[in-house]
Amino acid sequence: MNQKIAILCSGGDVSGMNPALKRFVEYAYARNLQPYFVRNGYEGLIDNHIVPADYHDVAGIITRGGTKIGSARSLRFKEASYRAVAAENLRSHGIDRLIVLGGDGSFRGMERFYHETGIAFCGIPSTIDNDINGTDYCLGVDTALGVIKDAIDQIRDTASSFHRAFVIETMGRDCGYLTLISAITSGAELCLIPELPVDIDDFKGCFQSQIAKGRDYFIAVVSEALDSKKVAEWFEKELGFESRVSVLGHIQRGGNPSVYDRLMAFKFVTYAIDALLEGKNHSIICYNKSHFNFKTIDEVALHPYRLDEELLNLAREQFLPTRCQM
Ligand SMILES: Nc1ncnc2c1ncn2[C@@H]1O[C@H](COP(=O)(O)OP(=O)(O)OP(=O)(O)O)[C@@H](O)[C@H]1O
Ligand SMILES: O=P(O)(O)OC[C@H]1O[C@](O)(CO)[C@@H](O)[C@@H]1O
Repeated sequence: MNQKIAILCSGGDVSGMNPALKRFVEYAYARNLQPYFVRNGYEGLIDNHIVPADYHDVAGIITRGGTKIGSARSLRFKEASYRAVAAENLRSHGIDRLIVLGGDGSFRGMERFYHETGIAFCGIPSTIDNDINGTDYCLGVDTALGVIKDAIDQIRDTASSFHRAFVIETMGRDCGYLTLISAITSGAELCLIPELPVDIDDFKGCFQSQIAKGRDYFIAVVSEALDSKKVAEWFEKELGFESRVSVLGHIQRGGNPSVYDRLMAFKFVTYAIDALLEGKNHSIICYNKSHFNFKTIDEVALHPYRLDEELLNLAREQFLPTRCQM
């Protein structure tokens, strides 16, 4: 066994990274490769935190969120001189193939690295934001949605008991995916995302009519890109509802990985290793309409992610003020 392969996690961690690490070690050995871990993303590449990995390193981690090998955002990796140090470190271990679990920023960094150094990589889209162009699904999204669902279901208990309006702020940066799916699947009255701009005042008449008919609490799910505090103030001022803002925050990044994320981690890693062994040197493994495929960095990162048009149409159907059920 003289060929070597490494894995690292970069950018925001997701539940699903640990199942991916487990599969990585097991499948690397199955393919007669020596697996290595790089600790703490690109920081670890630069600081030579690169260690051989064994079965016992991944025993029992399939149930855990986060990533056992750490992740990071690295300012230094954006500089060519540090990337040269990183390449030297990998070469000193005899490693010329790398799997990167991360977002589009991480892949763009890797693409530069590949062109400068010839070190091959395969990127596995991993971000709870689900905002990577070219793939329908990113590792960790399913678990994050489950965490949000549980949180909103529990907030509903207190919202209904206290007859309050709850404004629940979800992550996703500028992408409304987590917010929209959560609003639909938790039966929210209001969903505010950047992709579907609305004037909240246009809901006033409809919500007043609902209140007149007996509605005595509200659930609003709002993207972190928007101002959830303002929405809560609107419920107080315009509808006379006592309101609370609940920022779900980083709980959305953690938790026991869902069955779906575990399975997808297994498949992503398997096909990524296969691809590297077949000579695909700088690709991102994507998942579209139930099929895996490999894309270039330009296909993935040149254009911003756009919410699926079908999903947006469903959102328009349910969450535009003109569709509000009196
Ligand atoms: N243009 C670039 N050149 C070199 N390295 C880059 C570049 N863009 C990003 N990186 C590297 O990738 C790391 C991760 O990128 P970023 O912080 O954008 O997260 P991400 O991979 O997009 O994940 P997330 O969606 O979780 O934020 C950066 O900290 C940096 O080290
Ligand atoms: O943990 P950090 O670095 O504050 O980043 C938070 C951001 O990371 C994400 O969790 C994942 O990219 C975003 O949803 C959020 O805006």
